[in-house]
Amino acid sequence: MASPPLATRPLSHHGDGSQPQAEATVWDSGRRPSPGRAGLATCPIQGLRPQAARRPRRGAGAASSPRGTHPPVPMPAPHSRTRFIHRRGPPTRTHICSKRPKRPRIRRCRTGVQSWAHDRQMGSSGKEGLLPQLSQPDQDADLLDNTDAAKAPAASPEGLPLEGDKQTPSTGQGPFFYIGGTNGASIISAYCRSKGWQRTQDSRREDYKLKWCETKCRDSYCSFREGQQLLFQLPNNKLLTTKIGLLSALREHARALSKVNKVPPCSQPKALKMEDFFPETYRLDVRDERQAFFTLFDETQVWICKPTASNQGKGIFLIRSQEEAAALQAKAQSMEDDPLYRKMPFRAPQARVVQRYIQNPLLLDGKKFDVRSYLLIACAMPYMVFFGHGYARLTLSLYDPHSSDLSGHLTNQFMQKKSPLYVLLKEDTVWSMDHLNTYINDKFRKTKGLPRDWVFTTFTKRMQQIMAHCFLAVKSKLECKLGYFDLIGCDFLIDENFKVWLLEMNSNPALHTNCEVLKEVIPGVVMETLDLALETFQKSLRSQRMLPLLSQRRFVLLHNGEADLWPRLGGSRALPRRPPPRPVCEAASSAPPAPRAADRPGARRPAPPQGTPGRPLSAPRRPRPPGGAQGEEPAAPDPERPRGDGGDPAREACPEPPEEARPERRSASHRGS
Ligand SMILES: Nc1ncnc2c1ncn2[C@@H]1O[C@H](COP(=O)(O)OP(=O)(O)OP(=O)(O)O)[C@@H](O)[C@H]1O
Ligand SMILES: [Mg+2]
Ligand SMILES: [Mg+2]
Repeated sequence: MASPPLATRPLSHHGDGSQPQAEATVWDSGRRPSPGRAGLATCPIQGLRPQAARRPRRGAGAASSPRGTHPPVPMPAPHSRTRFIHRRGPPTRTHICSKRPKRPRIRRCRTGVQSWAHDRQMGSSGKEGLLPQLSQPDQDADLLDNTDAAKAPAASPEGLPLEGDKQTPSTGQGPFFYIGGTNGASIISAYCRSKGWQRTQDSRREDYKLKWCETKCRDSYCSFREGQQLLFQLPNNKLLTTKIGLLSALREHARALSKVNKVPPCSQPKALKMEDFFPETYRLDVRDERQAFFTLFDETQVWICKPTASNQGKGIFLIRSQEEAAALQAKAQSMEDDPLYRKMPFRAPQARVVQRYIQNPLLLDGKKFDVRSYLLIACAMPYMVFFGHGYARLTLSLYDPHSSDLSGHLTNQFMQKKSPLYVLLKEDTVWSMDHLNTYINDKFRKTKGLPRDWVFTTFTKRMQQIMAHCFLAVKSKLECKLGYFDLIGCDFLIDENFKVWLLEMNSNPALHTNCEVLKEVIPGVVMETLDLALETFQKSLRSQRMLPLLSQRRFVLLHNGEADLWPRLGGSRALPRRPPPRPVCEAASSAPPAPRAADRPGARRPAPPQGTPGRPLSAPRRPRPPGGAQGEEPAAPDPERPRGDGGDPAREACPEPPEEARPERRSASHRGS
């Protein structure tokens, strides 16, 4: 059994741009005298289904994949829906209007109101790297030995000049781009330079065209000029990218779907069930949930305890014995009882979850692995959301479910780098998706009766479904402005029954290229991200139809939100209008698509050049909903055009639940009225 960490590091900032450790308090599940088991008979959670608490115990190492019913724990009332306002005046800082009693926090930033969970510590210094962060970026590689960092002089973590940048003073004519941090900086910088833009090192500069920061800074969002600038990361992406955020969103979505699905539409694919793809999880910062967990825990199960907002495996430990569970319980209780802790204004980063540990992972040559894929929100107005393949991350050592060495349980690169063997064997720790596909074809296709190219068919489709489900769970709550875009790293585990589990989603995914496979994968991901962000931005500005997307190569469209924007068109709503083409598979059967060479991550489609070097990103035009100029009737999409507007239908995925299963879609229909 892994000895849980005796202590986690205090809140700190790393010059390398990696994460402040979330815990300011020591979390120690070390062995201590057990205070005794809590009773099993009743579940303390109001409304918790009895079977959740009386779930049959599974033996450690059991072959079947762990499943569980998620307790219907009390959930906050859903937020009122985000509403889009059709305006005729010049753009304000936001198009968002909310009926929430609390107005969107982003609006209050200039008043000094502390509202974001993490942002109290956020100063107004111009150096974002010196600021505490709104969220915990994912950094699973050591910045010091990655390509990006190797090129950068060791100075301020923000705005580090990269090779070639030194010659370019930021006092030129622009357009300017700003990069905060080193994660992927050389790729982003090269891309922007290819457009003729100039890098500025001044994070306070407000006339940038593109800003890509590892860490979110309140000031960036306050000064953001909607429709004129591109800004990486949605301000409240923590709804997806913290463990508690994702858990809460999925629960709430499940509840909403269960209401909507009472009248199931025939012949429509069913919406995903949370328990079918997300390991059973409990919050430790909520007393009832905590009690429910400690009530159901027994030593036949293994659980993994994670901080909500950390990455790199920091602060993670396994819980396998009563002593460890008891110690965790005592710690959680003592924290709650601690008056100092109670007074802490922002406790959220210290909160933890416990998640059922998938004890029977599929192994590659005896090693555990997980798969990093990407959820790209290329445009937030309208939403244009994509899936992108990433890579597989393997441990260095063979998997031993009983081992106390965490490096065999946690597949993060960061964990593997702690081993002295990493330098020698690092190439073995990252596999391309092609490699994974070939391996699974060779080793498991016959014995497990899998379809050929399971990785690029069934598995890919499943990841897409799960990602789209998660996106829909938060869609109505994300802060959307024209110019926001985001790339989110999604971690999936496959168990030995080939069941696919979503482990978590990460903001600011690691973009390091310290392995050969990463050198192949990451630049393409970053450049297509930027291409798609630019193309969708420009099309939205110009009220052009989104499809076909000329810069779409490897990413697959999951959600086209153009239809959501139609109702924004004020008085013209009464006019009949056909929706734009939807991703082809939205209403398709659940059968996996036939494997296509073009769907593989290595497959390329030519990307026509985007924009003209030296020209500004866009003319200073007001953002308007696609489909028509302000006050004009929007051009209805041509119903005769081929689906996807001539684009390759296979580039579009089919992950979305049926229309009826989408509460957000209903809400969208009220927007702008
Ligand atoms: N429920 C689980 N069952 C089995 N293994 C898990 C589970 N949750 C996490 N792991 C393993 O632990 C690793 C770290 O977990 P997770 O990704 O949730 O934490 P993290 O600190 O956010 O890591 P990172 O952001 O660097 O990927 C995973 O990559 C996976 O190998
Ligand atoms: Mg993470
Ligand atoms: Mg992870």
